[in-house]
Amino acid sequence: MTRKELFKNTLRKSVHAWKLINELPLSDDESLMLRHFMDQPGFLDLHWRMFVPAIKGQGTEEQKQKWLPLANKMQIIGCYAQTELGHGSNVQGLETTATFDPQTDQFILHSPTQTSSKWWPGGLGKVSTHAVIYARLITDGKDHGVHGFIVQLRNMDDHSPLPGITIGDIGVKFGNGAYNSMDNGFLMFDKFCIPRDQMLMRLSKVTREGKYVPSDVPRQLMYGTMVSVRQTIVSNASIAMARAVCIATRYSAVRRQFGSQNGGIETQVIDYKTQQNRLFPLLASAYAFRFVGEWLKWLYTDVTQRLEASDFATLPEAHACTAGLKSMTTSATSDGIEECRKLCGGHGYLWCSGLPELFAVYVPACTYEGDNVVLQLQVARFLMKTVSQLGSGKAPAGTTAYMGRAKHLLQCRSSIRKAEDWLNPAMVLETFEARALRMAVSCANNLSKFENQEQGFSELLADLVEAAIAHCQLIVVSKFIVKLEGEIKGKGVKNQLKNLCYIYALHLIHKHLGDFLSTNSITSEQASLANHQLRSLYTQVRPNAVALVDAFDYTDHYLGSVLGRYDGNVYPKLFEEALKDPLNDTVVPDGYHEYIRPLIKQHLRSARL
Ligand SMILES: CCCCC/C=C\C/C=C\C/C=C\C/C=C\C/C=C\C=C\C(=O)SCCNC(=O)CCNC(=O)[C@H](O)C(C)(C)COP(=O)(O)OP(=O)(O)OC[C@H]1O[C@@H](n2cnc3c(N)ncnc32)[C@H](O)[C@@H]1OP(=O)(O)O
Ligand SMILES: Cc1cc2nc3c(=O)[nH]c(=O)nc-3n(C[C@H](O)[C@H](O)[C@H](O)COP(=O)(O)OP(=O)(O)OC[C@H]3O[C@@H](n4cnc5c(N)ncnc54)[C@H](O)[C@@H]3O)c2cc1C
Repeated sequence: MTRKELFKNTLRKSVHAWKLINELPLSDDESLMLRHFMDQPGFLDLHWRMFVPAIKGQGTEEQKQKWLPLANKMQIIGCYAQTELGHGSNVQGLETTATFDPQTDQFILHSPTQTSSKWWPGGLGKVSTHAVIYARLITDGKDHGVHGFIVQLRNMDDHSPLPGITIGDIGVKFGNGAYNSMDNGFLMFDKFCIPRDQMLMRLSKVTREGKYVPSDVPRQLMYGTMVSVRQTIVSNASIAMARAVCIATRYSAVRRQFGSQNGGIETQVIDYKTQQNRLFPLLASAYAFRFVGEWLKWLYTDVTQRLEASDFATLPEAHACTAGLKSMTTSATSDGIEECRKLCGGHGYLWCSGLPELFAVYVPACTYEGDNVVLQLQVARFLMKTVSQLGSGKAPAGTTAYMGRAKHLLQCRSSIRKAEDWLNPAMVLETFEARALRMAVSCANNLSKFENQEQGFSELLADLVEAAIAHCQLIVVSKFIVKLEGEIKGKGVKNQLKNLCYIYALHLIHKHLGDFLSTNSITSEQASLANHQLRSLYTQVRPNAVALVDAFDYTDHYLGSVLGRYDGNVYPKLFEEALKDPLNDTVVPDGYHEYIRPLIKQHLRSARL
């Protein structure tokens, strides 16, 4: 499809999905499932996942009563317009202004520079009638920082932009189809006025007289919508990883190369240890991200209930967990999808493998809802704060509770003696805890050598990100272990999940061996025992690998991959797909008479001469 066709087709699908949701009707969970099967980014994502939650989270009761019924019935369509051409990560650096005019009781929205243009918001370019806009609030010449506003963008009769608004699509993005179904947009305000009651005022307010009343709750609640979406992105990472792994695993069982003597049957590539060493940790990651996603959903629900009761104590941890896990899982999944493409050899590069499209649509997850490095630095700040408070009497809680055992974890030596010890949950956990704590403490010690803490932080950014990743990996490993300790129906299933859990943990040890050795969390002998155990786990997973991806229950239609077909009938179907290509509509290609024939004839003539 051309971009225009793709966009229009996505509108058609989205509206059909909305009709089904209402007619059947579907619950929230079922609607989310429908979104997965629709399998295309579109304006509904931003309306439901960001616009509506922003009003719910930051609007007053009156604002919710006014706007939510309209949004819930989709009589208005909204998006989330925060990022600007010049600033995305640095939210406090946004330039759009919202100046209160006491004469008219309105805010005047203005884009003072080109870099202040809103740039990227999904659904903004062509669809949305409304947006939650983030802009600097100015009253009586004073800048109060960034706040949210509900703004109508387009005329409800003919969809034309309202006077004072310049709006459009930012252009083609990475890949052929992929994220191009979405109208990511730009927007400029030219002294555009909105009534005062369209500032989202649950947190802070501007009175009729133009007095700014600051929030009596943490102002970071303004970032709540991002926290909510980051949480869902972790579960989505599992879905995308599982999809790629399903394709690569099934195909690896079908594909044969080498290994035959005297023309006998060749080896299935899945039997090569190198293939297993690349594939099975990704299979394990798909399961691991699912379990940590479930836990994160619980954490998010818990913090939301606490916030409603004005208990803000766990907000920093919820922010650190959602930011860090969003970052870690999306980076691993993007890399994992690309690895799956390579695991499928040349055929993985074909569009009909399903992997190029999956990669193209998935990879911006490393950037949207917060650049992955910027988010890990938030985790690092949280860790540095936690380390600095050790010994102050305030015991670390939640995912940093292990830091409360700093004295032990800083000096303990791993008691792994034989390969099987690496299947001991307590020993594995302690190894990850020691590594994470030692990396965090080492950063804190290095930071303390700087007179200026911010300068020190800047200098140590790369180390801090590594410490943050170590902490996040510990969370994923620990939640996998907790899952195993819970009720799992069927001993066989439990055994398989156990194998995957230890593959996940041991492959991380192998991958980040430098961290584990340099922090003395393990010795090189223990590292080689871990490798030995890993190889043995691969052997145990091998007979069940295809069943473990079948368990994701993806239909062939959803997978959209010739290589990942359930029936394994890959080669005839590759031919079928090839023959569908428009280039194969004619035997002699268009352009033959114009370019190829004259070229060949010229050679023939010169040959005769
Ligand atoms: C193939 C399969 C796919 C299947 C898909 C199927 C279904 C999908 C279904 C639905 C899809 C759902 C949604 C669509 C998903 C995504 C794509 C679409 C949209 C994308 C949207 C966006 O990208 S919106 C824009 C996002 N922007 C960002 O994330 C900006 C990143 N920057 C920031 O968040 C912050 O500015 C910061 C974190 C970098 C902070 O910077 P800093 O200057 O330090 O902060 P402040 O001075 O502002 O604050 C400092 C203190 O505040 C703490 N803090 C920061 N953030 C938070 C927070 N969120 N909550 C709580 N606390 C926070 C910070 O820690 C500091 O605390 P201390 O003072 O104590 O240190
Ligand atoms: C597909 C897609 C959809 C999007 N949808 C929306 C949307 O609906 N609404 C919306 O408002 N926005 C949206 N965005 C914008 C997105 O949220 C931002 O692009 C994202 O937050 C990153 O910000 P940035 O582009 O400013 O990156 P930058 O911050 O400019 O990052 C560039 C580089 O600088 C590095 N960097 C930046 N700051 C630091 C630092 N402090 N320390 C170390 N390194 C740093 C980063 O790691 C990165 O390598 C979308 C983006 C994409 C790609």
